[in-house]
Amino acid sequence: MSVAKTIRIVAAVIRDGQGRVLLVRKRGAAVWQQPGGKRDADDRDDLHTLARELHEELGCVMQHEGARWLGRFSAPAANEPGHVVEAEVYEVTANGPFVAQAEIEGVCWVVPAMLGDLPIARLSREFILPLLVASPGNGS
Ligand SMILES: Nc1nc2c([nH]c(=O)n2[C@H]2C[C@H](O)[C@@H](COP(=O)(O)OP(=O)(O)OP(=O)(O)O)O2)c(=O)[nH]1
Repeated sequence: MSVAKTIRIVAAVIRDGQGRVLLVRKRGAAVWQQPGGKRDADDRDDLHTLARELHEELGCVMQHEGARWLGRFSAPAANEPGHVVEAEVYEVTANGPFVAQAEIEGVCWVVPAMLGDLPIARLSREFILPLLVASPGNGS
């Protein structure tokens, strides 16, 4: 019997004034996902992990103030077969511009209610983005 290994990450929801949500695609990956990633040993807390990852991936500066925990969600991991990803998800604001850095191949903004057939990781498609349809952001 094989037991799925768990990858723990912290992930971000960043929305613009029209309620669109920022997704990233990692180099070599087929699917879009929330920006974020695994904790480092010297990260102080989830928001520290998130600020570090957002800066590494997008070159932006996250604001710790106003960060809102949306929940903990799990799904099969997008880029690691046989693994489950478990994410602490926070809605945050960040000062752009949002520019794909080394490990990121693409950045896009999606409307949670209109995803069409864009390839999106299951964690985002099945849990995070539906939650945002149900609770539109301040600016929308
Ligand atoms: N960051 C992130 N990872 C996700 C999401 N959905 C999802 O299945 N994953 C998967 C992709 C990978 O299989 C796994 C770890 O994510 P990661 O590769 O972003 O983590 P990381 O930057 O810290 O990792 P590393 O490559 O630097 O070791 O979680 C998501 O929305 N955001």
